[in-house]
Amino acid sequence: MSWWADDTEDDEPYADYDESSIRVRPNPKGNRPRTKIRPGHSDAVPGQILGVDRGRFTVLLDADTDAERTITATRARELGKKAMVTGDRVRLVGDVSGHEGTLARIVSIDERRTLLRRSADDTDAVERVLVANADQMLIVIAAANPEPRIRLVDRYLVAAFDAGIRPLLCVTKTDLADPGEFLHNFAGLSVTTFLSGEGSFPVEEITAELLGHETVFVGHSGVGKSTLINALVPSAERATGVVNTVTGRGRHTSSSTVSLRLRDGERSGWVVDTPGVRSFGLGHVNPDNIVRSFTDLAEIALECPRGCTHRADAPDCAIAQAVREGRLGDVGAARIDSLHRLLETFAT
Ligand SMILES: Nc1nc2c(ncn2[C@@H]2O[C@H](COP(=O)(O)OP(=O)(O)OP(=O)(O)O)[C@@H](O)[C@H]2O)c(=O)[nH]1
Ligand SMILES: [Zn+2]
Repeated sequence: MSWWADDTEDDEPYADYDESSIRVRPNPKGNRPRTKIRPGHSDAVPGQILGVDRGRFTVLLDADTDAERTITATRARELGKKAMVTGDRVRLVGDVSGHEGTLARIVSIDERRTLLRRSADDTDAVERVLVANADQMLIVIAAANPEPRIRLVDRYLVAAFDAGIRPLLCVTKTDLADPGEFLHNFAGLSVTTFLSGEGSFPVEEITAELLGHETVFVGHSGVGKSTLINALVPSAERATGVVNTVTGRGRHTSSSTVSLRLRDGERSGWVVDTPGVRSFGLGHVNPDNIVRSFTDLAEIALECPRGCTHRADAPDCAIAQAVREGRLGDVGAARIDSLHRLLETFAT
């Protein structure tokens, strides 16, 4: 079954080609990416991709200095078909002034700390890269209208865990329904959860959790993701700082993935909005990455028989054994239930 809506205008034409050379393993510790500058481009300057639109990249240069500016860039031919996406740290040459009508060239992509991907559907080997370098994912789900779906959240969680990204949950529209029962399904995951309702957006709490991070926002259409983002990031900044001056199209179009800067005094963070991305095909997911995100269970999994799937029907699974013996305390049962559910999310 594909949950992936066919609205991929945000992907640049080459986004299908995620070459193994630029694929990195999830790195939850978030070590600094090593930089790769090609010989011959020793004059290349670093930048951060804030958005992509029809092969043109909006790139932020000299961030947090007097010279901060966004410029428009294109890919250098030598980069071939390597995918470049919002969040990528890149090196540029050419006219990097940002003056109207100028176009810089991106000559290399820094190593990524994380990469959020989706396959077209669960059985499809073709995958698209969506967002680079995010270290958090805020899953936005409505308490009602649209009705919350456990499976949908599970799929987001699997995509986050697979990529080594920390998931956070925000339940919106709590003025319409009590999300208590729904949230009970995720009790075993210890995911930080925010509740948001008409007139009571938890802006301060969410901001505190986003500062110093790059957080990709995901959610089904209509859950109130845009409303939440507008509350977190004043729209003036959104309009001027990111897409506006660069694409010349005057507006942030709802189909493209963009990075928006969240500020609180001196501190900042990045909100990466992914409109039009309703869910993820999970065909590329590695079950080991899911187990690894349950650090307590992963340790016990080392005692499992070789090739153990750790699923509910796995014989002699050490995790199941540990839970039965009470080694994981009261939360053990909930944790293993969550693990089983997530493993089944893409195994079926
Ligand atoms: N009752 C209630 N309505 C809300 C709340 N947050 C947002 N809404 C409404 O829900 C509708 C959808 O909100 P949006 O912010 O456009 O939702 P979205 O998730 O960005 O949806 P797309 O733009 O389709 O991606 C709007 O009519 C909002 O006014 C809330 O906390 N309570
Ligand atoms: Zn096992």
